[in-house]
Amino acid sequence: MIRFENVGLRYDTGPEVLRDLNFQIEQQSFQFLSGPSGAGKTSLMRMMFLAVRPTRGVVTIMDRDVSTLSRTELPGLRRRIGVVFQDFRLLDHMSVYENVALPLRVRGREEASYRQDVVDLLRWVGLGERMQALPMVLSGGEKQRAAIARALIDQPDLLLADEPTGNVDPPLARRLLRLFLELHKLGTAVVIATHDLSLMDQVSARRMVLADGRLTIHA
Ligand SMILES: Nc1ncnc2c1ncn2[C@@H]1O[C@H](COP(=O)(O)OP(=O)(O)OP(=O)(O)O)[C@@H](O)[C@H]1O
Repeated sequence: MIRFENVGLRYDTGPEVLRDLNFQIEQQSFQFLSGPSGAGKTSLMRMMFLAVRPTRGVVTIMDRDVSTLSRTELPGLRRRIGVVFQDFRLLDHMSVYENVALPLRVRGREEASYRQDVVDLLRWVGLGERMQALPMVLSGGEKQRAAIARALIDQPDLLLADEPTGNVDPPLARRLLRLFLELHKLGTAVVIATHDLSLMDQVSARRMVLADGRLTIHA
């Protein structure tokens, strides 16, 4: 699904923030990505989402070498990837329901065919009462759950979640972890970047650990 070969990344003329990355993310796999603040987790997630390109090495995503992708091919590939960003990126002028339904609407689906799915997912993440709210009136944890629901609604082939439980209490974090595991069982490859050791301890999953720009993998 994803392959990194001798990948390095630097921003502008700065030092390499990621070095010599060699790993694969298999289809239908589940893994955590951890490491101290500033180690490069977000940068690595952004490379996997094709938001930044490597400055050296080869990144292959869904059998495509990203250096050969054209601008027109990018949206199609990205549509297969669900992303939860640290800053949520909800659209301010749309309700929670509309934000979550957006990936389906963009694909041209009729609302009648997905309305109940969106409502069910929002209830599952505890936003059943907040469906018509605009993002600006939501708490940080509510925004985070809305962003997670939006990333999950279209059952992506790959889910990339950056600190998805950073703004919620431990019981809700466990519930969200269960949701990621359910998605994984349905066939999605899941990568969760987190600092949260107690979250990682709940699942015996592969751990990718970044330190000083280098990656170590614990299977
Ligand atoms: N757009 C950018 N331009 C220049 N440097 C950047 C940029 N984004 C990140 N960096 C640098 O790259 C390094 C890794 O940052 P990154 O945000 O990937 O780390 P992180 O592990 O996700 O940190 P945190 O856990 O605090 O979110 C840091 O030294 C950071 O200053």
